[in-house]
Amino acid sequence: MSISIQNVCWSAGDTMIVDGVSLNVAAGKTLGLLGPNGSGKSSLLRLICRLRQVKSGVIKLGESDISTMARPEIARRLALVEQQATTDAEITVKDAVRLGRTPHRGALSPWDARDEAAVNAALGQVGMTSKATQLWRTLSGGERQRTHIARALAQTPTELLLDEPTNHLDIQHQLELLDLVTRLPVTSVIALHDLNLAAMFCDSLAVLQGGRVVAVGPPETVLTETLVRDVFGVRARIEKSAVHGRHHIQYFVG
Ligand SMILES: Nc1ncnc2c1ncn2[C@@H]1O[C@H](COP(=O)(O)OP(=O)(O)OP(=O)(O)O)[C@@H](O)[C@H]1O
Repeated sequence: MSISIQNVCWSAGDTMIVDGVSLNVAAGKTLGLLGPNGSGKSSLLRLICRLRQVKSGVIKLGESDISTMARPEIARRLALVEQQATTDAEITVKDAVRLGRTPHRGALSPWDARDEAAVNAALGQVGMTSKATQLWRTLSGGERQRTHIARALAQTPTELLLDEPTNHLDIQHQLELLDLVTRLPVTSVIALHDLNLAAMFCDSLAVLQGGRVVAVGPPETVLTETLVRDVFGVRARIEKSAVHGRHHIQYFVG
């Protein structure tokens, strides 16, 4: 289903954090959300899944306004992986991934073959099958990240929101994860800091600055040397990569 964000505002006290944002993500496509620290990316992701309430504006999943949707319905279809998700519970990797099935199960319904298949598939998709019985608290940072993503995939969402999903991952797992997510038949919004990964994998990009969208469109039109200088304060040279054909950004220091 598509995600439509129409003139959305959210403030904390008197401070406007998300300021009149309008964005559309077509069904099955991946939008990369870029912007400096504090530009409002995480806040916007939390608004999309109604962990926060918009002050004004409308967010729709397909034709449904999320402010009118029942929470269980949102939980069944939309998965969010936040930046610093953590737990102190003594649970195994597989138990953590099983939590992704919670929205699909009634209080008394037994664990069934569909639940088991979704959990096993998700563990396989992030390369965590061999760690399924390991305690979550003993995992490395990257393994924890992949487990959280597996939990979201086990939820079999139609919309997937990922906040900096690659920040603990080695380069192989960064590439595998983004390749996986962008091939899934889901509509995704991914907050990313790595402009090269955003250019390589996203169908479109939106750049936030001070809570406002300052650029939106295909990566090759959004990522310009002027934008990188004006928004991120860094001089860059941007060329079409001879390797993958997407934009490649190289940075100047000083
Ligand atoms: N509940 C809150 N109360 C006050 N300020 C808040 C609140 N939530 C977010 N902010 C502020 O809003 C701004 C945007 O935060 P947000 O986490 O959305 O940014 P971000 O773009 O995801 O940043 P980063 O790249 O560092 O993760 C920040 O300046 C943050 O301090």
